[in-house]
Amino acid sequence: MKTRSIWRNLWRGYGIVNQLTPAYIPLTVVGSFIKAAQPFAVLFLSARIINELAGDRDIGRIMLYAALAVGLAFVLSALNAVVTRRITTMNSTLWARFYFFLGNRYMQLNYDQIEDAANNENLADIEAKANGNGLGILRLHWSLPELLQPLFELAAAIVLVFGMFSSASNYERTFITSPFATGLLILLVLLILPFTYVVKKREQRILQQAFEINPKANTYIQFFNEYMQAKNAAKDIRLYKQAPAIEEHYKKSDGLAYWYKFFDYLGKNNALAAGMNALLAGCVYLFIGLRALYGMYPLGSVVQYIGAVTGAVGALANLIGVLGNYITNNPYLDLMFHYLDLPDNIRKSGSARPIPQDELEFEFRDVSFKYPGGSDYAIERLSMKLHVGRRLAIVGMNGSGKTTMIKLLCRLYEPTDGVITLNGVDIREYDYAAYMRIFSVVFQDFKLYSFSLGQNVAASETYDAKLAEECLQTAGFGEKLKAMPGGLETCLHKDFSDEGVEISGGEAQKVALARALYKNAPFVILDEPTAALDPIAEFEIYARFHEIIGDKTAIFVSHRLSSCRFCHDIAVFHEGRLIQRGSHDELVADRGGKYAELWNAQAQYYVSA
Ligand SMILES: Nc1ncnc2c1ncn2[C@@H]1O[C@H](COP(=O)(O)OP(=O)(O)OP(=O)(O)O)[C@@H](O)[C@H]1O
Repeated sequence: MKTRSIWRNLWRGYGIVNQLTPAYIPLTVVGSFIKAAQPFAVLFLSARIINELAGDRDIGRIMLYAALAVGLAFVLSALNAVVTRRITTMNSTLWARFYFFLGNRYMQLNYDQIEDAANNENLADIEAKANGNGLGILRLHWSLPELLQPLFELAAAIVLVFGMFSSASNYERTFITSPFATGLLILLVLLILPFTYVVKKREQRILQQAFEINPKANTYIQFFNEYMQAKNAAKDIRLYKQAPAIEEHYKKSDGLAYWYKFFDYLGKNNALAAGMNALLAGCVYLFIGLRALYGMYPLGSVVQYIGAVTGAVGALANLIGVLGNYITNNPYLDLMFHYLDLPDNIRKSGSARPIPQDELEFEFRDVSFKYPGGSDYAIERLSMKLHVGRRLAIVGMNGSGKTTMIKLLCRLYEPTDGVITLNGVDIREYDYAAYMRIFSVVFQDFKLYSFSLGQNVAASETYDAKLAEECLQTAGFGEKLKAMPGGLETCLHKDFSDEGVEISGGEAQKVALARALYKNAPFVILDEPTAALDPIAEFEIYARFHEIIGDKTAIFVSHRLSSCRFCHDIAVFHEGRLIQRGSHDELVADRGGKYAELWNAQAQYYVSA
């Protein structure tokens, strides 16, 4: 995977943060400034009050400083509360926005990229690392105040500490009040800060190691959660008693041992860093205290300098920590940008030629296709024409390439070799969205959503109720529709509505068929459209097939050869090749052919003994 520069990643990453939570960045700048300024402002005014108490004791000035301290604290706290409330509200929907952002991108990917296991693994990794470790874009989000607040604190501390080096009062000249002592203190700070950096670096190495030794730990946890909770796995888990086996796999893959090691180290690290900071703070106290003793600083300034120097050291340590976090996080930004940048290879390849308005004729010309990463051809040297207005049945054994041929026709994949044409022009030349409108397809593994029945049929939020009803009627769902409490408004499943209804596999297939009819595309493709239907429903669909399809062109994939008899044309696939084509009668007559073999194998179950 491409490694990108950290600066470019940060720039792009914060662009996404801004897109996910607009106004978060400016509000965080304001919030961090307030949080940083508040203690330093109070520190400054407290120092003034102490100086007054130890010096002129001017009651007017003391009152003014006290009023300023209280007023500022009040105003800044109020502002901080307003900003924090807005940020907290925004953050409460961050997860939802983040997941929608990832999912939305997934819906835009080319189909070949969806079926590519590597891309799915990457996405699972992005989600797992975000979920388990807060890495990636979310880390940028949460790190912003961690970066900005110490930056502002450092700036404020530098302003407050300024007088420490330019004191003009009368004081005793000793080593401790000399510039050498100041130099020594600065040296000490500079020595301890890299130590913080080294400790942070080591922490990252251990984290990196945990990921390298078991890179998929979090991803596996995510997968297992899905397996354990998948509704369609629940029956098998119970009947095959799979729970202990899943638990065993889970324990082997969760990588918990590495996380124990990491957090153990993190605890020790933090203790060490806190110890070093305490040591440094002690040295600062001693240094400023001794200087005050020799008369170099007034009492109030002692408070101010000690507060400012310790604040600056703390801010620097935090800054180093957060910069370290940005470095650790960079590979996870790479992972995210790799996913976001997956090329739009199919859609951009065409020259956006409009779809012909006259009759459509498709042709496969010597087409071969291998799935990405696969070694065998799923389709091999396929040449065939699809005639307008005809019904073509495609039959063949499992894995013979029937569904793959349809995916190629629908431009879900591009051929490895050869070309598919529409009216003599390579289909890749046509506008992709317009091309997709040519087909109404019911795939074997269609999906209905927990939206209303009408929305499912129309595949849209709004729909033409009359048309939706007609299509459901034609697809054989009429009786069930009448029994539904809210008619077309009834939700499928109960995910979004307690009144939602569960429908059977066969009923779902009818709704999917109605969806294909509602689209009213000129080319209808039905991949095993009646596999889940009862014999009567199946008979009805076939008896009215011509009425259902009308003057459209239809491709019909089925294992039930008896149901192919009404098609004008039958294509027999075997091991990715088209091996026979003709009418039912012609193919049955070819006794040594594959079709006759399949026909006879099926027919014997229907012949009474
Ligand atoms: N996403 C995929 N990645 C890799 N190989 C695949 C993929 N989908 C299908 N194949 C392989 O391609 C070959 C053809 O599969 P295809 O789904 O086209 O067969 P089919 O004739 O529709 O089978 P069935 O009758 O079982 O539905 C099979 O050997 C299958 O293993």
